[in-house]
Amino acid sequence: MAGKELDGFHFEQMHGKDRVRVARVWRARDGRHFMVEWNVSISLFSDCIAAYVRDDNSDIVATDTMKNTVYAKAKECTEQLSVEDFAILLAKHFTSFYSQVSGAIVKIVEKPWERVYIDGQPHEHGFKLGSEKHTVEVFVKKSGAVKLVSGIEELSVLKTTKSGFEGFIRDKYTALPETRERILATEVTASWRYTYDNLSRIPQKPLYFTERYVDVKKVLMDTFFGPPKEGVYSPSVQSTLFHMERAVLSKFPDISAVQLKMPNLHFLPVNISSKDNPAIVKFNDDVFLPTDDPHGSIQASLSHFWSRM
Ligand SMILES: O=c1[nH]c(=O)c2[nH]c(=O)[nH]c2[nH]1
Repeated sequence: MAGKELDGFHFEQMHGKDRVRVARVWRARDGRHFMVEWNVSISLFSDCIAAYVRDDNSDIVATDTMKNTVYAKAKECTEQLSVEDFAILLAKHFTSFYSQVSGAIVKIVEKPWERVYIDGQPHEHGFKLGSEKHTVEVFVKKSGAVKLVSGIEELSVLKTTKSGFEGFIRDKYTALPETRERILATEVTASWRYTYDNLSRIPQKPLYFTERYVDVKKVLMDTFFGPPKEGVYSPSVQSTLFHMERAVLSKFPDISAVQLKMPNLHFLPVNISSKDNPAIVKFNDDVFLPTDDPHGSIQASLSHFWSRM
């Protein structure tokens, strides 16, 4: 946030528009349609202290104008582009168009519309909603300095075996048995920072970041699940999370930091007994009670020494 000394106080401020929803359709010559739906949030850094303290709005970009700009820029994008490129384009616009604006943060969440297949054929203009969401947060300064972070939200994954948890601290409050056989389920929130630190270094290849998103998601999933037949044993959520982060950093030289949040969504063994019947239901790795309240909350970030999230 932009900070300033004011009457002996420290004052920080920023303003923007949150949750501007826009959808863009592109019609290819061969009849196929492409579409995206984006939820855009904008924050501008500008010296508009006068508006706060002197009732002078002359340095304010109206948040309504920011909203209109989203639609105007979407209209101008005549070729399909990645959510990252749209966020960068918007942030670049605000910092270059207005002398008053020194920096802009643009965050976008893309709704996971996917082309439908009917009788095995891709539909020309039919889409259905998928599950996980592609996110981006970009910070652009007037100088051209950039911080670009992409991510995934709500990637729900589960495996029914090859997971355990042993060797943890045992004390008078510990009831959890050690196990080498349990369900591992989580909803992954991932974010990763790209190395590109200036607008001039952003790759110009169309849909570069869309491809990267697909590739990062694949590496995360491949590491979580292991090979299709044998899988891979997970000694803890912590270990699996770390291996996922390591895999992303090793595979992609243009990613300098990665953060993962992986709640441990418990599937509790079901054992039901009564005085007369000690085994109404006896657990044999088959019947579970799924619950997300409460859940374990596990998160970590991994970065090269020269970078931070
Ligand atoms: O993978 C796990 N990590 C934990 O920290 C933890 N704590 C717990 O009760 N179960 C688990 N499982």
